[in-house]
Amino acid sequence: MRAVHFGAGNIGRGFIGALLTKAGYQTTFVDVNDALIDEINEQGRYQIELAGENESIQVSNISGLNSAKQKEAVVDALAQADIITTAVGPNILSIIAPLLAEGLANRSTPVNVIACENMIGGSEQLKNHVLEQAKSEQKENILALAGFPNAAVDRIVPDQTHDDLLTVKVEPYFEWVVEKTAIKGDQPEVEGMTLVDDLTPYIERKLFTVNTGHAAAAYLGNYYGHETIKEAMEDSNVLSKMQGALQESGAVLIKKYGFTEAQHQQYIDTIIQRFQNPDLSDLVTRVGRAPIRKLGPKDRLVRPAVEYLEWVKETPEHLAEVIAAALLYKNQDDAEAAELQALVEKEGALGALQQVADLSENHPLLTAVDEQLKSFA
Ligand SMILES: NC(=O)c1ccc[n+]([C@@H]2O[C@H](COP(=O)([O-])OP(=O)(O)OC[C@H]3O[C@@H](n4cnc5c(N)ncnc54)[C@H](O)[C@@H]3O)[C@@H](O)[C@H]2O)c1
Ligand SMILES: O=P(O)(O)OC[C@@H](O)[C@@H](O)[C@H](O)[C@H](O)CO
Repeated sequence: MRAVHFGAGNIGRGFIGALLTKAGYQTTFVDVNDALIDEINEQGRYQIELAGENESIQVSNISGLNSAKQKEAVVDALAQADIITTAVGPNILSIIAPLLAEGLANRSTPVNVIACENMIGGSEQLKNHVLEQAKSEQKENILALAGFPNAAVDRIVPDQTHDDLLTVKVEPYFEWVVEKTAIKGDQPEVEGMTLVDDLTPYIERKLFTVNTGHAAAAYLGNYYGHETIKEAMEDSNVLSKMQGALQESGAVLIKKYGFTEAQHQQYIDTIIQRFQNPDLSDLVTRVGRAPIRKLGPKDRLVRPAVEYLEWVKETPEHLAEVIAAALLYKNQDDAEAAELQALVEKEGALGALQQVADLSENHPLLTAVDEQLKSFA
């Protein structure tokens, strides 16, 4: 069995690649990072360390291709793959789409393409990019043979600091949930992948709890001078503000999906313990990366805040505070953070938020964020 996985980065090596290999796939990593691809081909294996546990996992049966330099080989690999996965970041999906279109157009058997990105409807969005960029004669085959099941992916994999390029340290916890109804052909059998009929409660619970909490820890942590998520969690002020944001996003999730309060609180408590893992050093700059994406209308801050106004009919003060902290986030090494600050300079913080979050001019969330911005001043 063959797998093609786009993105040999943290989650690609630290999670998806490992599960695919364990399930018996020969995994081809596709990336644009030459050094990573060369090392994968040279070593043919790598090691995963489990944070806080004296255990490591060997991943072998792997190879690598550079998608910028070995397009034909990537297209061939896609045409022959039994499963295709991605973990490249939401903004890269449109970039890998033409290669996918070509590879999928050359197939004669069904295959599933699973985008393992932190976003709602990631595989569906990838499918749209593929169809938009496919030649007209390619579309029929793609539509007939390629399934694009959406997925929720959860495992904290920080940026790596080992001497060798491939070793990756991850938290022991993981969850990979995939939408069963969108699968074409045989269901993939991957231990650790859970197939469900309706992905929505899973992806919303994950994105609006794990990632909402993480973003709160990153932006508030950064504002109060912390470098890592663990440090931010040791600051009782940041911790209690984050808990407030999670109570707000949780109130919406409970109303929408019928989780009990006790169940949801247990989910939140587990996540906070994961953030506090003493053996995991995760920088606020990684977790806060790409703040324009994170302030998007369907993402982890604005969507639960807007839904709190709609479902609970109260002001989401804590989520608004995190949004305000995100608007104040400065990091010249992060292209989106620099772009956001340039927009804030030009339009003001609320004007910038209105644009990136696609809010109407008089949206009550703008007033709530304005109040919080004043408290930061
Ligand atoms: N790290 C985590 O804790 C975590 C957990 C769950 C989900 N995710 C999601 O996984 C995705 C990847 O995150 P990450 O943390 O692994 O990031 P990362 O930066 O470590 O990895 C991304 C990889 O994609 C590669 N890439 C960039 N452009 C490419 C292209 N055109 N073709 C092929 N490869 C390309 C990069 O070179 C890099 O190796 C994101 O959507 C993220 O939200 C991350
Ligand atoms: O990957 P992002 O930029 O969407 O979000 C940063 C982190 O919150 C994220 O990578 C988490 O570590 C991950 O989602 C945990 O499952």
